[in-house]
Amino acid sequence: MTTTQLITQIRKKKSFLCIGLDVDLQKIPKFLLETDDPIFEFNKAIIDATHHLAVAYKPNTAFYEAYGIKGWQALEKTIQYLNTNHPEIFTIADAKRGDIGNTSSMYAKAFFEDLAFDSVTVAPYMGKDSVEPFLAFQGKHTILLALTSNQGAFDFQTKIIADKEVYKHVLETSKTWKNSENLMYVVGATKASFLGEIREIVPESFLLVPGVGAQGGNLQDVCKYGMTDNIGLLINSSRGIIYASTEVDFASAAAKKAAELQSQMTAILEA
Ligand SMILES: O=c1ccn([C@@H]2O[C@H](COP(=O)(O)O)[C@@H](O)[C@H]2O)c(=O)[nH]1
Repeated sequence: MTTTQLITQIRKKKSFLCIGLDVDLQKIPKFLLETDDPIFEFNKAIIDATHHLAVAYKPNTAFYEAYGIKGWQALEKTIQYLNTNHPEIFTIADAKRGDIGNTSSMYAKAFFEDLAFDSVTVAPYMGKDSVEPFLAFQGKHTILLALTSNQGAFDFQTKIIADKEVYKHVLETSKTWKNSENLMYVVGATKASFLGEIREIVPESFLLVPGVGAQGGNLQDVCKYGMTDNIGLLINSSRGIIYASTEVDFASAAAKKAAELQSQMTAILEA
């Protein structure tokens, strides 16, 4: 999906909500554990109940890898279900990959060609030759970790090297890489106060913003400092939506939570 198509969907749905599909078998309703593929059945029910409210879904691959081959097959079925039934939805593999060049090429092939995700999250720590193999895929998006939502972000990302914070080096340097137009960035909702400076470096880029809801980030603050004329934001909520209820009404409870966020987004877009 192109960025223009994503913006069109955001304007149509009046939503820049991304729903995180972080499936934990300990948290899903017990009756689903009796089905052949509880992870996929959970995702399908969540997608069916919420797809009109969201423009993106983000399975975090850790939650699938943790369940071995069955988990990976459930991830395959989930992305196939989205691509077949909702081709207008932007899909994000939250895999946080990145390695030496030939290995990164294989990661990129796995997520962009085999699984056919629109985007994948990538760690910038190994530098240009670890990221450019992802950027080489036209029509796909590489979402680089810039300033993450967790407390540990202050261990390295905000440290100053050569007069500037490390995350600013990530933003500035990555803009010089080949096919950098395929870049988006992760910035945590808990770091909203940094968004003004981030926008000075990447005024137009889309930002994937996790950390509202369970991690305490504030939607209004993120939009105040991070929104562009083309919106430029995908706000992710995972646990706050998908585990709104762990009973038989889980899908409708998720839809209710998603609708609350979507209506706040509509209000911001129409203000
Ligand atoms: O900086 C980051 C980068 C990624 N994440 C991921 O986003 C979701 C957040 O889940 P919630 O339940 O809404 O807190 C999860 O998959 C994280 O691994 C992040 O939180 N922060």
